[in-house]
Amino acid sequence: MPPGVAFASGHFTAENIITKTTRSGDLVGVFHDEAAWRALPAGTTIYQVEMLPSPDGEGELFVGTTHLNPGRVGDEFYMTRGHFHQRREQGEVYFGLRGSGLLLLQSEQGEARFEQVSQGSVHIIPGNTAHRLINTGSEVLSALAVWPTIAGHDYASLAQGFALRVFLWEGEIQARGVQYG
Ligand SMILES: O=P(O)(O)OC[C@H]1O[C@](O)(CO)[C@@H](O)[C@@H]1O
Ligand SMILES: [Fe+2]
Repeated sequence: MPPGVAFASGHFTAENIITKTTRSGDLVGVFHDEAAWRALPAGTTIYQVEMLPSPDGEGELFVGTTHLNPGRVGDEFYMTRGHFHQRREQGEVYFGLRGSGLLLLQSEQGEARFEQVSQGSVHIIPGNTAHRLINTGSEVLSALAVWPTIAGHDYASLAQGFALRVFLWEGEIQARGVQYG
């Protein structure tokens, strides 16, 4: 039986799934409101990534699902750390499984834009583009991704953060540009 995905839960129906949990304490310097981040127990699960086992090497693909919990740090919605690929030219495809949120995309020149993620949405992340998921809904946001095993992750290039952040302000979802430096 090939692996499957249960649409209701977004979980793989397969054995040998590899799961990586990212907790609040792992996300140092990621959220805007440092005091609110410190107030959150460090063991709070922000997201989990489930991956199918994949062979390594040129031409191979990873398949993984990110399950991003609903919630906020201060006024800012829970989000993944986000990254460029180490191999900058390598792209990725996202597919929305459940919940609702935003995929934040940013070029190397710092131009940022959003795509709405919902059940069934398809997102083509071009090469040279940083990406981060943001859960703006009240349920778990799950999105399946496919990316080359050679892509790797570069987090350091985004140490200053993305150019846009998303907050709940006065009951509305608002994206704000962020001044760095
Ligand atoms: O690596 P981040 O930024 O925590 O994002 C979560 C996951 O998203 C992916 O890009 C898959 O979409 C994985 O490479 C990564 O583990
Ligand atoms: Fe990626």
